Amino acid sequence: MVVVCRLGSIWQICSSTSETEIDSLILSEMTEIFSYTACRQLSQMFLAIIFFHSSEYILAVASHGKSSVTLESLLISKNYLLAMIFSLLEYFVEISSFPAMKEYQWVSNLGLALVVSGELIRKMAIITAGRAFTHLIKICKEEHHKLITHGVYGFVRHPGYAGFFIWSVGTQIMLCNPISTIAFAIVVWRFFANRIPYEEFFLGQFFGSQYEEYAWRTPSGVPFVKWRPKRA
Ligand SMILES: C[S@@+](CC[C@H](N)C(=O)[O-])C[C@H]1O[C@@H](n2cnc3c(N)ncnc32)[C@H](O)[C@@H]1O
Repeated sequence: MVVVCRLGSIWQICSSTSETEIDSLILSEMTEIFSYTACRQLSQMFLAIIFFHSSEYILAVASHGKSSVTLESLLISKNYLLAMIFSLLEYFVEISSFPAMKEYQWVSNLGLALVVSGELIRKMAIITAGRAFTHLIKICKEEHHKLITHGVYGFVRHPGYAGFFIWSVGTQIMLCNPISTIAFAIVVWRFFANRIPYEEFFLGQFFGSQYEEYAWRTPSGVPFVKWRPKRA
């Protein structure tokens, strides 16, 4: 729509302007359209990141109290920072060398839809699990720790991880970053594929057959992670 309007206005000016002026006019208009895309995609990315991390922290404080929450609940690790820096580098290299790659609005909008859905799924998981949702995996059972099987946990065992997986890959699709989309999908998937058996080992210890039954009737929620605790 923006392109059509701008080309329309160039067309009107064309009748009263010389060829060189028209060339530079088109060039500057194209530059403006190009930076509109960059501004939109980058501002969506920064908003998504700021919202994700600040809401993780706020919900952790709401569930566990300020005294038991550290800045680690912002979930900003060194590897995560490196991955985000790599994705921004990819974005800048591609937008300056192949700007047309970033103009697939439907791809970018699909990414945005994934970012919003992933965020909603993860936050529903955090709110549903309440105190049971801890950023560090519990290896000792606490008295208040109850097995959560209702709400989003009735559909999948790991809605928090599924939500983060969708959110993180969504951020890269939103930026139309092909390399980072694949890299994020592989790295985040591997992270959860290793973490889930570890977490479920302890859940099996805490809740015994109650957990095993739950695990056998409920999928993991992370694609292709089929691991389940052994049935007794
Ligand atoms: C970062 S949270 C992730 C929870 C879950 N894996 C998810 O993706 O929504 C990790 C903590 O949640 C606890 N947890 C995971 N699933 C649970 C459940 N169904 N009921 C109660 N606690 C659970 C684990 O004991 C662990 O300490």
